[in-house]
Amino acid sequence: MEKNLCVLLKSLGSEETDYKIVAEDGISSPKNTDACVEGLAFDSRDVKENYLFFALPGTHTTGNKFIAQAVSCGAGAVVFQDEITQEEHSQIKEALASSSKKVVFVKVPSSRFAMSPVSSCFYDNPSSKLVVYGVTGTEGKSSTVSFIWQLLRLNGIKAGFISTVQYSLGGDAIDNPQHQTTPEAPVVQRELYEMVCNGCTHAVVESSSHGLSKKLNRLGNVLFDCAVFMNVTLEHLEFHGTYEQYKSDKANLFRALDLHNHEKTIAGVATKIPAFGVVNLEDPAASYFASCTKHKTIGFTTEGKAGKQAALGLSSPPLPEIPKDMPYFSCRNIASARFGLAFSIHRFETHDSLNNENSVVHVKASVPGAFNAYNITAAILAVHGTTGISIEKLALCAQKLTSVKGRMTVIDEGQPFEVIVDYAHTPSSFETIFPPLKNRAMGKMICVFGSGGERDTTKRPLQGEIAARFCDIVILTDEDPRKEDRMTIIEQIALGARKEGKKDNVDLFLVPDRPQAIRKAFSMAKENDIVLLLGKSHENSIIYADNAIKYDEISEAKNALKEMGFAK
Ligand SMILES: CC(=O)N[C@H]1[C@@H](OP(=O)(O)OP(=O)(O)OC[C@H]2O[C@@H](n3ccc(=O)[nH]c3=O)[C@H](O)[C@@H]2O)O[C@H](CO)[C@@H](O)[C@@H]1O[C@H](C)C(=O)N[C@@H](C)C(=O)N[C@H](CCC(=O)O)C(=O)O
Ligand SMILES: Nc1ncnc2c1ncn2[C@@H]1O[C@H](COP(=O)(O)OP(=O)(O)OP(=O)(O)O)[C@@H](O)[C@H]1O
Repeated sequence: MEKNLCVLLKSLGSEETDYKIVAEDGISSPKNTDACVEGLAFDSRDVKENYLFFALPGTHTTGNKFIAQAVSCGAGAVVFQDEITQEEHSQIKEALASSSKKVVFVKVPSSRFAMSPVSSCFYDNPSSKLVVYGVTGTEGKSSTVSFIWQLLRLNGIKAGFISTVQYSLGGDAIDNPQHQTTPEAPVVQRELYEMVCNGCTHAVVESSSHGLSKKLNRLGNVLFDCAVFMNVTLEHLEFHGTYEQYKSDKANLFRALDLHNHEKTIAGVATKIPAFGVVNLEDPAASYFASCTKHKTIGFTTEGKAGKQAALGLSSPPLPEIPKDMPYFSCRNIASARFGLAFSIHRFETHDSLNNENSVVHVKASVPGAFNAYNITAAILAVHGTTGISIEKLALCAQKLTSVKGRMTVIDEGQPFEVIVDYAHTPSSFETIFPPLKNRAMGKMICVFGSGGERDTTKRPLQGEIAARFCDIVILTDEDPRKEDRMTIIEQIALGARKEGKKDNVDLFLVPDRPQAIRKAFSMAKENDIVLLLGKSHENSIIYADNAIKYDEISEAKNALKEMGFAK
């Protein structure tokens, strides 16, 4: 694949992306203004001959320091922001001198922002050839993305998806070795392009708040047709600054519906795609999200039965009012068990006429976790609205859905207590998963978890508090300390647990080494107890200051059970 640089730069234009071609010092007039671009890279270590290198500002360093390395590796063009320092300039000059190549330098106000339109153009705007779903929310994105993709495939539609745990470019799902939910724009656009090349007509994109923020602009040039909003709670404030900004960044997904006319070429055929939003009406931000698009929005609710409302019981605030004239679907009679879930979906045309319920559909799925009532319903509504496949048929297909790895995954090696691995790592997901388990627990609940370093610190005591309220024994351990002190993180969580009455070395244990923490939990578990291992789930490492150690929670739990003599 190759593109002329001038063609790519035409995709830039607005104030935010105004560009200037300069010489290698970042100031003088250039000798060269065009190049043939054969690939894109935002890390100098990935640059190959005739690549366009985006030098990005980062949290640890800046890409400008690696322009010289990119040039040495064959970059034909560089997009950068900010001043080039004296030191960087001399290194670039040296790299240019030792290569015969002419390199074009393009200065932009934000290299991250520019990366999105340029990448989309490089890959021939692949999202204009796909029906594109975006799923956003603090929790439930990966599960809902997976369920939409599975429902499409179960109905013979060729689809791909991009998500934290796995991805697909049209074939079976493949493990995503990165922990990243929404990759950088060149990766998103390349994967969409490959889906088109592989014959896909539909694509499902997990849309993190980082991905949707204008600061990072990873999804800026994806033409979304269906926007799904799951929920918005406290997370990633270290990046977004305020809750309002976090919410607004997520809502860019709904704003994106109004940025194009949804006339696409799908499998070579000009097609007008129905555009709409799907919102979780139990979240107070639902009407805000709906107001961010002029397109129709459909709501869903469990009437407080599957989420954190259930945790709060009588002290729970009233559910938000359902916006007038919004058609919505209500999940009722939710029954969740160790290995599955059943509920019924009731359809209402408007909020104020409970008599206009005009159909009831029953759903049975072998995915555990009451919270999956939200995720399955959202997926059914998204697929129904874009394909016209009936809700009844989609509800039947739900029987064949499988969970994302590490979402309420049951580990049964014949031990007398229950072991569940789940990805809950926020206060609200704790409030969501604990109550249904507490309701059915016949013994004690023991939980093992930590909190990520260099990420939101405000959530730590809240996690401790909620866990201590629902669990009999709390064991705190490492998640990804990164460059933070592991014990400081654990102590911050412990503050919340102690506030709820937990006592050190009685029912609160601080065991930083995660494999040891798991063994501690298992050693205390008796018949009918439930042990919950939270927050690591599908991840394949624990990140420390200087290294990442390989780690797999499910294998670790199985090994620990084997040591106790349990194996199947
Ligand atoms: C904390 C954060 O935002 N990190 C992102 C950032 O990395 P960084 O700031 O550490 O980069 P840096 O080390 O300072 O380097 C600056 C630049 O120099 C480049 N570089 C560096 C070294 C070198 O030799 N050559 C070179 O070119 C780097 O590629 C980078 O572009 O820039 C990288 C791209 O260049 C991103 O991939 C990376 O995302 C990492 C993987 C990440 O985990 N981000 C998190 C915060 C994230 O995006 N999370 C969201 C939400 C998840 C959720 O749903 O909860 C997500 O969508 O995943
Ligand atoms: N609809 C939901 N509402 C509340 N909590 C949920 C919901 N769905 C899943 N969860 C909880 O969140 C965890 C992560 O689920 P999932 O991976 O689907 O969400 P996510 O938004 O993709 O998270 P991340 O981006 O952090 O991977 C689950 O293990 C469960 O504890």
